Amino acid sequence: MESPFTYILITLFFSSILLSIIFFMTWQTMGKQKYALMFSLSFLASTVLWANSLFKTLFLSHSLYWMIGCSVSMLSVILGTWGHCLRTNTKLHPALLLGLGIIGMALTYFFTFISPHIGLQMSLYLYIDVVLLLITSVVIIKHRKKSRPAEVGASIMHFVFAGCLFIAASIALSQGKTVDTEIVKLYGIVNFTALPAAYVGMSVFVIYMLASDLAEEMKQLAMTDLLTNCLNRRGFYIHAKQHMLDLKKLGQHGCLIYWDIDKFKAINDQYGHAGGDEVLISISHLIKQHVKKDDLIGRMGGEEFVILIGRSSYEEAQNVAERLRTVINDTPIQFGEQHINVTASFGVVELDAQDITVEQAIDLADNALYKAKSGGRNKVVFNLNSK
Ligand SMILES: Nc1nc2c(ncn2[C@@H]2O[C@H](COP(=O)(O)OP(=O)(O)OP(=O)(O)O)[C@@H](O)[C@H]2O)c(=O)[nH]1
Repeated sequence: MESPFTYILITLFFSSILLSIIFFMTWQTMGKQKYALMFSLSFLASTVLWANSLFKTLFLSHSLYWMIGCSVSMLSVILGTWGHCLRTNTKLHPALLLGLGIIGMALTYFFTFISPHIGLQMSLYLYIDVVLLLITSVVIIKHRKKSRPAEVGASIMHFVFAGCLFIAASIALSQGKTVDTEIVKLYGIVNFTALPAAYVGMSVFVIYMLASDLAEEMKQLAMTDLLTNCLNRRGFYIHAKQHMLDLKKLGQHGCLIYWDIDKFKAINDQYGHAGGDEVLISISHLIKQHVKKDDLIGRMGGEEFVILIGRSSYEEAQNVAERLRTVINDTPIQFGEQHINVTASFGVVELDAQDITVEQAIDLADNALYKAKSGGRNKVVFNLNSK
C-alpha cells in the first residue's frame, strides 16, 4: 500500500499536465499571447516537479533529487510571475526574476553540499517562491483601477498559496541544522493538505481570469465602431447613462453635441468610398485630439457622431462645439495626393437645466443639428433644452 502522499502527487502530476495543455491551447487560439505560453511552461515545470517527487527513489543521490526539485519549483513560479507581468504590462525585468532563482539555487546548493543545514536547505527556495507569489498577487490586483472579480480571486489565491508555502517553509526551517522526523512529518501534512487545494484553486482562477479577459475583449469589440475606433451606437448608449450620472456627481456642466459631416454623399461621389472612409477616420482622430480623454465620443451611424462632455461652466462646454467646427473647417483631410475640404454641422444641448435622459438629449441635439443644416451648414446651433 502506497503512502496517501503518493496519490496526491499523482493527482498533482496529471492536473499540471492538463493545465499545461490548456494554457498551450489558450496560447494557440487566443492570438499567441506570450503570457499564455509562460503559464503553459510554468505548469510544465510543475509537472517535472511532481514527477521528480514521485520517482525520487530512482535517484542515486538524495541531494541531486533535492536540487532538481527546488530548481523546477522556482522555475515554475518564475515563469508564472513573468507571465502575469506580461499580461498586465508590468515592467519587471525578467533578469530580476531569474536572478532571484539563481540566488535561491546558490543558497540551496551551499546549505546542501558545502555547509549542510537541513532547515535552510528545505526552506530557502520556498521563501523565494513566497516572494514571487506575493509579487504576482500584487501585480494582478494593482494594474487596473477597478479589478475584475476574476482578478480579485486570482490575486487572493496567489496570496493564499504564498501563505501555505510560507507556513510549510517555516516548519521546515524550525528543524535547524539536522533532520527532525517529527517536524518533517508535520511539514508533509501541511504540504499535502493545504498546498494542493491552494495550487489547484490558483490555477483555476488564472483560467477564469483569461476567460474574463476574452469576455471583456468581446464586449469592447461589440461596443466599438471598427472604422473610427469610437464607440458605436450601442456602446455610446451604454456608457452615456453612467457618464451623465458621473458628471452630475462631479458637479460638471454637461453638454451633448450631435454632429454630422456636411454633404458627405458628395465627398463619396467625388473621392470614392475609400475617400469617404478616410474622411471619417481622420475627422474622428482630429476630434479626439481636441476634446478631453474622458469625453465620450460615439459614431451613431454613417457620418453622424455624438460627443458627451463635462466642463466647469456651461460657456466652456458650449465653446467646445464651436472649436470643433472651426478645427474641422480649417483642417483639410489628406487622401493620397489630394486634400479634401470638409465642414460639419453641430447641434448642442445642455444637460443640467432639467433631468433629461440620453435618448431625450439626443433627440433635442438632433433637432438643433437639423436647424444647423437647414440654416446653411457649417454651423453650431444650441437647443436650450425645452423638453
Ligand atoms: N465612405 C462611407 N460612406 C458612408 C458610410 N456610411 C454611410 N455613408 C454614406 O454617407 C452618405 C450620407 O449621405 P446623406 O445622409 O445624404 O447626408 P449628406 O450627404 O452628408 O448631406 P447632409 O448631411 O444633409 O449635409 C451616404 O451616401 C452613405 O452612403 C461609411 O461607413 N463610409
